[in-house]
Amino acid sequence: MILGCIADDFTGAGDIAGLIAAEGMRTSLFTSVDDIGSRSCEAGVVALKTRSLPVEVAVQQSLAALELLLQAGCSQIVFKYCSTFDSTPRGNIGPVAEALAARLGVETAIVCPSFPANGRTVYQGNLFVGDVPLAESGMRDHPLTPMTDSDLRRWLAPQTSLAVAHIPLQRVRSAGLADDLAMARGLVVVDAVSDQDLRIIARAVADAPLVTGGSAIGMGLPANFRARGQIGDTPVPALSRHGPTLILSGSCSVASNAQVAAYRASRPAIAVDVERLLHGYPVLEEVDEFLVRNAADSPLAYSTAPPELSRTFIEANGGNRAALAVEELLAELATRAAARGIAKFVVAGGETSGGVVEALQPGPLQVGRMIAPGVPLLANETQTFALKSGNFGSENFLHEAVAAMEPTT
Ligand SMILES: Nc1ncnc2c1ncn2[C@@H]1O[C@H](COP(=O)(O)OP(=O)(O)O)[C@@H](O)[C@H]1O
Ligand SMILES: O=C(O)[C@@H](O)C(=O)COP(=O)(O)O
Repeated sequence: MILGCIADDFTGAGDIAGLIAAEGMRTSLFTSVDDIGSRSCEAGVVALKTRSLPVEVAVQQSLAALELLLQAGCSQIVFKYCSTFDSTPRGNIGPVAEALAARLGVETAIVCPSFPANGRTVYQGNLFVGDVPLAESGMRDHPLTPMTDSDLRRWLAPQTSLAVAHIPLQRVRSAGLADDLAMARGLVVVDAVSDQDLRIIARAVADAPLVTGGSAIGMGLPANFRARGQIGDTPVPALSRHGPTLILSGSCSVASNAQVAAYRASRPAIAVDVERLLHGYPVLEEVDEFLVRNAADSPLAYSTAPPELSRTFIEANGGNRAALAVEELLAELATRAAARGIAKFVVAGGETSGGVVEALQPGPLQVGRMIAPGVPLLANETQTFALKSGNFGSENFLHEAVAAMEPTT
């Protein structure tokens, strides 16, 4: 293993693993730190669920993953966070990046969440989602990490004791990038609005022990190892299998709302009533009974609600208590379905996917082809997964995912 990635959530781990694998690097996704090194690969991606944990716990888990990746041989580490920079004024992006940098003995690391294929671009230090600044997108109402400032420098500064610097797009596109990086100290927000910009940046950080960013910065890194003759060109495996799928959506993003509505219009779907759940009604049994009855038809269970409604609901119901109750319920539904022999799971939402995968404990996963930008198929010997980041995928994503998991012959 020569490239190690520490992802702060499970969908993000699949996202970067898929992009690296698509560049021909033999890639494994480790769903637990205990699995690191258990499978031979060139790139190893560790899926943590640290995005919304207390800062100290997120730092400690990230450092533990780093030690194991270094022991496995990694010469470059990527800290992968969300392309919408999901964090709060306390963390966890700043503190984790700072701790990893200290352990690796580096004074500088880039900060580059840009993911143009999914409409996330960084310009003048500000993050855009499609054609609106981050703070005007659905992310301003995210249940756990509401993003209310689009200026990454301003959002990051209170999270870290390191200096926060910026390299503008003009420098990325000129010969000045390498010089600017050599001179910079601290966490350096780098503008990028196209894949081409990201590949230039990736080339410039070929020798950096630590890179931080969204998944798309990972796209350009395999070429650096290939140029040094360290890797070959491995095709991605198919990873489809026969049988019905269970779909679980705990994401309240704008995209997931549209996808749930589209799926519900033609396929069996049941909403999780979060209010009843919190008041102790047997919601788990009711939803599970529906899923058993419709198992052959790839049913969907969802708590997905419009972003502003779920945010208001969480605020009125003891903060993360509601979110955690939903995560536990969806994870338990997955566990019960797996026990009945369901082997294919589509999960929408990063925290939600983390809960489901931690409950199913699939061990190391192979990384297959992308169903949509940032969403690859993942599989072990007995189960196949598609873990969808909240805002990814077209309106028909859930139909497409079910179809993509089924072999074509
Ligand atoms: N109806 C709801 N009300 C309140 N919280 C919810 C509701 N549905 C889901 N949640 C919680 O919101 C969070 C969504 O986060 P996540 O799964 O990461 O989705 P995304 O990928 O869109 O960010 C989860 O913790 C989930 O349990
Ligand atoms: O970088 C991204 O946008 C994704 O890989 C990701 O991490 C999204 O997180 P969720 O929206 O919480 O799934």
